[in-house]
Amino acid sequence: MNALKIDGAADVRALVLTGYGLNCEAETCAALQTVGARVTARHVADAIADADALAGFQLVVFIGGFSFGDHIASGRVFANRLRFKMGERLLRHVGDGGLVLGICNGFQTIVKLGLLPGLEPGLAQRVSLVMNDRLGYWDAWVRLAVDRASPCVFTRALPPVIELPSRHGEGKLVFEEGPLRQVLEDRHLIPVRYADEAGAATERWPDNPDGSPGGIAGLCDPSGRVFGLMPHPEAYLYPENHPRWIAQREAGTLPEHGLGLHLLAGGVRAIAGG
Ligand SMILES: NC(=O)CC[C@H](N)C(=O)O
Repeated sequence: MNALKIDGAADVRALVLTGYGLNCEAETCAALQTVGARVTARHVADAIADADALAGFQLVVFIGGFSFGDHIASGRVFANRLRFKMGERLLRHVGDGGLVLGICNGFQTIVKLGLLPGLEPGLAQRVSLVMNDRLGYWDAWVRLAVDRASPCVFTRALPPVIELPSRHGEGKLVFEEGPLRQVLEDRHLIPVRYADEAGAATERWPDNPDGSPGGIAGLCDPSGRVFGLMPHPEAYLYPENHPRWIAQREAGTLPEHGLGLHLLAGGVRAIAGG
């Protein structure tokens, strides 16, 4: 893991919120620890009850899973709970220069909380993630085109195209009426898009698993420090996680680390100042 050694990572403290049906804490903690960060996993209920829960953390991660079940809408109950119990603290965290990463259910949650796209002060829900065009939970690897011009600190060192595992039932981004989409495009707040074999953004299934317009697979805020995405970087930490790793090895293209690890490393590096 030497190539991903980040100077100063030992001073980076990350908080991973767990519980209530979330289920990706082991991989997410392992990823952050692998790149040298100090990680605390904490049950959401404990964090909400503790007024100082975010103090001292530079990165807060909302992980994947099924928070409170998906019966109403993925992430809706969790987002409401956060809005009333931790909203101000999260805004302060971001305002003070902290990072927030939302992965899949975490992305759904921070969008519904109104932390993303973060175009105005305060919490304001401007977009949502709704059921996939082809209804049902879909589990497959996807290809992502990375916008290297995005301010997103997590994706800025990634290659132009990466592949990640994706597994969700509600990943189609929808907008409120108005010029919002253009603002997101113009300000490069769409760091990752589902892409076809040529690496071009696509709305076509199965390269785009949910029908998200423009292939939008993730969003960041204008600071680039708040980022959410539907695919799962924490599930591609090792080269052998990739479904075609043997073919990649034979072709000499097997990466040294899983590309998801690089994405999480981007956040840690941004905090460490590297
Ligand atoms: N993998 C996940 O985090 C799933 C998110 C959510 N439960 C969905 O199915 O859309």
